[in-house]
Amino acid sequence: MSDDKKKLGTRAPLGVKKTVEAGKVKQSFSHGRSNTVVVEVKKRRILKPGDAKPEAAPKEEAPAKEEAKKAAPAPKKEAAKKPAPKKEMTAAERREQVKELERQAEQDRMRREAEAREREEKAKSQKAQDEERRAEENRKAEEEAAKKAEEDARKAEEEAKRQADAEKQAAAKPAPRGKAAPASKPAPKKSGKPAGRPAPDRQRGKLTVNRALRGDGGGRARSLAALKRAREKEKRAQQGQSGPREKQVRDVQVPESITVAELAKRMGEKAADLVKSLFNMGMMVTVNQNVDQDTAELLVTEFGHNVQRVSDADVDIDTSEDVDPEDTLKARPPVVTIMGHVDHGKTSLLDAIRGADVAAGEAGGITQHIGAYQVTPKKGDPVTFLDTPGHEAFTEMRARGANITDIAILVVAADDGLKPQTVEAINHIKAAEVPMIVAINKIDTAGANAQKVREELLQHEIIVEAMSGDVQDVEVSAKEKTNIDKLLEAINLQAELLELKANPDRDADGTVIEAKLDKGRGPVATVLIKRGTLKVGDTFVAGPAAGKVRALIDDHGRRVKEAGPAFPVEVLGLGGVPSAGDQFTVVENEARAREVAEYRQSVLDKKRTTAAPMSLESMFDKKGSETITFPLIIKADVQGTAEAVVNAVNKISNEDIEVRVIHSGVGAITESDVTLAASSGAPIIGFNVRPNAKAKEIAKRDQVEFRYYDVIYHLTDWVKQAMAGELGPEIIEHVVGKAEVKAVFKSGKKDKAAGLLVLDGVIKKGLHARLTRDDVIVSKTTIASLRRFKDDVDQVEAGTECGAVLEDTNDIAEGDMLEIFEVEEKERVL
Ligand SMILES: Nc1nc2c(ncn2[C@@H]2O[C@H](COP(=O)(O)OP(=O)(O)OP(=O)(O)O)[C@@H](O)[C@H]2O)c(=O)[nH]1
Repeated sequence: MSDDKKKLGTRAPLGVKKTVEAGKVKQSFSHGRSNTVVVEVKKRRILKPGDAKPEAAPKEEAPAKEEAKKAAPAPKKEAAKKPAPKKEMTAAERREQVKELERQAEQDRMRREAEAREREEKAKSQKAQDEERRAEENRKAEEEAAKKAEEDARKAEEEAKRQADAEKQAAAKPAPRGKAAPASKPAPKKSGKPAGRPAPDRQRGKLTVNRALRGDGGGRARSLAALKRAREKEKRAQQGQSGPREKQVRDVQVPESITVAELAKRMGEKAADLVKSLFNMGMMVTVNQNVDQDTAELLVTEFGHNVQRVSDADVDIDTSEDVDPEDTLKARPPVVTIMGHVDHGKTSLLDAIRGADVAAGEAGGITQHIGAYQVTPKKGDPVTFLDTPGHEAFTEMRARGANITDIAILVVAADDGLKPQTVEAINHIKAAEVPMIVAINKIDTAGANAQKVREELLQHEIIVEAMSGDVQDVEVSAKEKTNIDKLLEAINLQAELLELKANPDRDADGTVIEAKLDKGRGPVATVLIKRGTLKVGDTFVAGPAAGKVRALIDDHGRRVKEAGPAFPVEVLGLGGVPSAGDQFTVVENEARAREVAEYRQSVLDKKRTTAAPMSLESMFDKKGSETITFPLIIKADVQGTAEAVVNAVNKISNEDIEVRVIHSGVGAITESDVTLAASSGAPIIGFNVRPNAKAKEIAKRDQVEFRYYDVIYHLTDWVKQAMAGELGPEIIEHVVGKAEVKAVFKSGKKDKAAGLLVLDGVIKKGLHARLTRDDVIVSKTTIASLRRFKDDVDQVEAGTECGAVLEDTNDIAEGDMLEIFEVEEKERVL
């Protein structure tokens, strides 16, 4: 060892290596270079032969090194004392010192990092341990809770069993129950599942609001998503077991009309598949649209099912088959309808009969809806009157009225004679095959000529008694109440001849005369009972509306308990608003009423949707047509009026513009009407109705137009005017001349001019012209300029030649024909 030391000690001054090592300063360049060692050594060697140092420098390397090693503060002092000679050494030392410090700092940093890591790891492991411990505690707690729940469920089950056994042993079904508690006990049932098998860990331990409220600390209700997942899983499992399902062939009942959705349901197929199939057949239908029986049959067979055609009779009520035995029939009052031309005095006559003045309150003097009244004259039996309106727009309603009528009274004003609507009424009466009584009214007037009326009636094959015929005629004055009793006598006589009878002791059926949506009472229908007796509490179906009689109100506004044959009565308790003329039938129960109502509604839906384009072809046809549509929304006070208004406006349509009633209904104009109007740009017509406040507000915002009417021809006049405005003025072309293009010249830089020979009429500058080539219109233009022998002219007569520049047209060829015309704009009248 000592030898070694010696060796080392002796070798030190000669150790070039040492010197080199000492100068091996690892300068930390960013790229990692550290090769400055050699430079240091060289520097020393360069300094040694230099002036400043004693020659012993090479030998003195070791002491110098030692010196450097020994005293770190020394260099500073020395440097202060002898700055020049010490300068180089100090620099080297400083670098080394810096390096050393850096090393130390690096070590420190590494150490600190290591310590931090160690701490972190310790903390982590501690945390993991804690969590593990906590989880373990939780699990234990949950297991205990589950056990408790299981115990509860078992107890509850036992309790239920005990109760069931005690109640009735024999009746109890031995159906296998799961481990869950009976359904009647909700709490145990919920915890039944976890009780049956241990709940998964993740479902435990959480205190949810539900759980807290339920107060069960045990099993937790599964989320909807979890249930869904479980069900799907089960389903998949089942499918996996049974393999691909075999297609089930069904017997599908196909009525005369069915929605695609309903058909799909009956077939057990997807509605979308049916729609696709229909599309392939060229039919554009949605799932909610109806298809007819033939189409439905096609679909059913295409999907491999069996068709069972069902007729309407299977669902709907056919009262005609149900005939009452002769001995059950009892006499009933006649149902009388008064018909005639507008203002001939129908309402006044009815007023005279009833002794009440209704006509005074009528808007515009026109009866707006069918009213029904029963009148018992001083002498004679009761008579039921239907007051049918006289305006032609109500024709349809009148036709319905005539069909339930036993006797028709044709009112003809003695001072006016037969008018178009009188003739129309005659035709309806004849079609309905009801006996007629002619009431020649207004005989009090100066111009009254009853005989003339009788003669005019002859033209329509109506021979009155005064003319030796069999049609009773009575001269009356509704105003003066003259001969009203005679008229009633005539009615009674006619009724006797008819021997009108009905069975009052059965379920009622009848006809809806009028229906409306009453603000306070809901849907209300005026029903004329045909046979049977309608009672409060009866279940019925009226058109597409089912209901139960809540109240019956007679024509004097009195509540009645029942209504017999030929009695008009207002019925409350409908599920919807039926239409005038709809059948009203009492049925055995609500289910039957609903079934019939639904069926009828589907038929109505079908009717409505047939107006929509059903096939691709018709859709394209529709697209191609240039007819302008004039949308309208119609709201009226009563159903019959709404229908009449719709019919009246529909009649205004022509090939250029057609009315499209987007929606029509009964009652005030509502918010939804306005929204519909806004979306379709339709004005809303309120016939005897007004909008509610909300509707008004929205209409103002969306700029929806309201039109209010109480007289139908005012309404139709406006519609005509509005439609004419929509079409714009009528453009009429008057051809004034014809010319042939004989040559084509250049005119100016770009334009062409036509050399024309005027064949017919005249050509005028500024007039419209149509250029045709082989009878095909090439362009519509105007004559921009006319020239004859270099002179500008205003017009050129037939037989002469001229040059013409056509506005915006250079497509001119020899042989083209030019038609010159004047345009007249005329206000359109519909
Ligand atoms: N002088 C006279 N005027 C009558 C008579 N009957 C009705 N009028 C008048 O004729 C006009 C029309 O009478 P209405 O009873 O409203 O006639 P309507 O046929 O019901 O008319 P619409 O309801 O518009 O279809 C009224 O001004 C009546 O006052 C009558 O017997 N004599």
